[in-house]
Amino acid sequence: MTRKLVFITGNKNKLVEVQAILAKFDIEVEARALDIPEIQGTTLEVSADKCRRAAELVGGPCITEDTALAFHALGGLPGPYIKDFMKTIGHSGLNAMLTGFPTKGATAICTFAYSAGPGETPQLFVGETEGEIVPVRGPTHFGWDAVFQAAGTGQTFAEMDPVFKNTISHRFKALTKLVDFLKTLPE
Ligand SMILES: O=P(O)(O)OP(=O)(O)OP(=O)(O)OC[C@H]1O[C@@H](n2cnc3c(O)ncnc32)[C@H](O)[C@@H]1O
Ligand SMILES: [Mg+2]
Repeated sequence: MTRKLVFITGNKNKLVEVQAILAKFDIEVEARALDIPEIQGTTLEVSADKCRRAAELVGGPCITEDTALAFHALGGLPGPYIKDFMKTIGHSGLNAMLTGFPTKGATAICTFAYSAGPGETPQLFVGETEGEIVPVRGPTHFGWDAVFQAAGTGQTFAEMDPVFKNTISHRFKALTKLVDFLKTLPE
């Protein structure tokens, strides 16, 4: 039987990837485009709080997702604050931040959160993909895709066939864990 999930996100590019990945697992995604306020804290704290607020707003079960980009040379920053960094300094600024540092290594981290409803503690599912920050290559419509070269591929996420990105991405790895968890719930 097809399972339905309500996904709260303000990001259309995320939604496209999540729908494509979950279709393979026979899960239909119903999107609500709400931009939930995000607290400061670790990626896990930000993710859990976002899902708690989303469940209150929709009044039922839902998933949310938070994406972080952790620069190894900077102890994991910008991490969950990558959206603000993208907005203020952009692709070239992300490269400039690492000037003079011996490593350009970065980890893309995706954290899905599932809440069974208002007041229910969110369950978290984390996926990570290693890579490095490089000068822009490829289309620039999705966040930092064009400056993140995934390890062992020689390509930025933006240069890749989207179907291939969805087999190696931080998002795919986190969703695989979420799907395993959903299988343990009653339909
Ligand atoms: O409503 P939500 O789901 O929170 O959507 P958002 O766009 O606010 O997303 P985040 O708070 O998770 O911030 C993550 C930032 O990283 C970007 N991003 C997320 N996933 C990405 C990916 O796979 N490739 C490139 N950029 C990505 C995204 O555009 C944001 O600028
Ligand atoms: Mg957000």
